[in-house]
Amino acid sequence: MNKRKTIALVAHDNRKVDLVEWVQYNWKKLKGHKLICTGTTGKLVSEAFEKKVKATEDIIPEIIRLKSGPLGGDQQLGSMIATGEIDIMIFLWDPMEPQPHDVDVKALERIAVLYNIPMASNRATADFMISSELFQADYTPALKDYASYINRKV
Ligand SMILES: O=C(CO)COP(=O)(O)O
Repeated sequence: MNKRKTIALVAHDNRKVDLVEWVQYNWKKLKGHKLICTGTTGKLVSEAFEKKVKATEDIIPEIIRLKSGPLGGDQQLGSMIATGEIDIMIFLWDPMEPQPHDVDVKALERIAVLYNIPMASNRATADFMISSELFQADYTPALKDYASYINRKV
């Protein structure tokens, strides 16, 4: 992944305030990257940037909004991870409430682990991640070799 990263930002409803606060706090570090969000999260992230940018006349970063999570947005993100289009994911999921699309949430987390995508599930990890020198550097995550699986006898 390059210095300019493609960063997925996603939050469940009970974690959206946390994510918006985090974006507002870190907007200067985020503004040079490309942001991909699930639908409702993306709306809030865009609004958070608009507020910050209005005060400084800075430019809003590229923010792409996918479908809302329960309507397929998590699956869209998982597909983008599988095709190498996402570098980092901040996914503040809710540990206290079951989601109608729990299977999609699990699938998204699984695919992020499979492709060795740096993934923060809570705000403290997101803080550590954005403070890492790797956040602004070129970095190639090591991928496991699945050749023996792909070429297995079936
Ligand atoms: O449900 C989500 C992640 O699983 C997030 O979706 P929204 O950003 O559309 O609320």
